[in-house]
Amino acid sequence: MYENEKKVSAMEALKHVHSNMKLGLGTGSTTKYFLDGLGELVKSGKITGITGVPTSLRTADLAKSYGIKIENNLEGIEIDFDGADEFDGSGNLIKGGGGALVREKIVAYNSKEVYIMADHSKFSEKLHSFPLPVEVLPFMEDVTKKNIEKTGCKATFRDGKNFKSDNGNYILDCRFDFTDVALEKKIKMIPGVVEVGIFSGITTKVFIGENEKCRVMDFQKS
Ligand SMILES: O=C(CO)[C@H](O)[C@H](O)COP(=O)(O)O
Repeated sequence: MYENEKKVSAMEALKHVHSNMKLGLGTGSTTKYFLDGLGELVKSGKITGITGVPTSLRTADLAKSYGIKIENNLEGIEIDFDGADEFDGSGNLIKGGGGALVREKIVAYNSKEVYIMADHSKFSEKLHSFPLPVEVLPFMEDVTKKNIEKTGCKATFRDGKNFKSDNGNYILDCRFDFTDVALEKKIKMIPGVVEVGIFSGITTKVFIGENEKCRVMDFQKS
């Protein structure tokens, strides 16, 4: 859905990449348009010397297929390019729809700038529509689920525990009436929780595909 808008947003974001940059490489279908575009520029030699930190095994494979140098342990990431499942007017994000939230948050948190690419349907005045992904250890997971539900949600193991993240953990999709960003810390404190798919105070820009145009929202990284 909205594939052209995803591509429009990715191509606009791609304009910020030049040779010899250290990049965060996100996960998902929108970021794939970005990686496909970057890959063509690398293959043609128009851009050289890129090093990327992939936020998932599938992103690593895609980057490698284009000859983009990847590192799993890199400092000084200049820009992180990623998607989102939902974003609001303050640049708060819900991420993890593709199960990559742990590595995505580590990369985003350690990047000088975070550029998010999304189609217009991902915008909400208040975060509420996308179930909040929470990554939990495969140990005492049922009681961890109950502890998370005490924060006011209905939690469901993704694909009935058949889905495992690249880190070998389960993902719980948590339905709240309203996803208050304060839930990030509250849920993260629960033993067994590895990461929470709320990204708050981390976004620098959002590139929003709207039909054939791209609108850019700017946020100061706190
Ligand atoms: O957070 C993510 C993966 O964990 C993705 O960035 C998010 O799910 C958006 O994906 P898409 O661009 O396919 O809608």
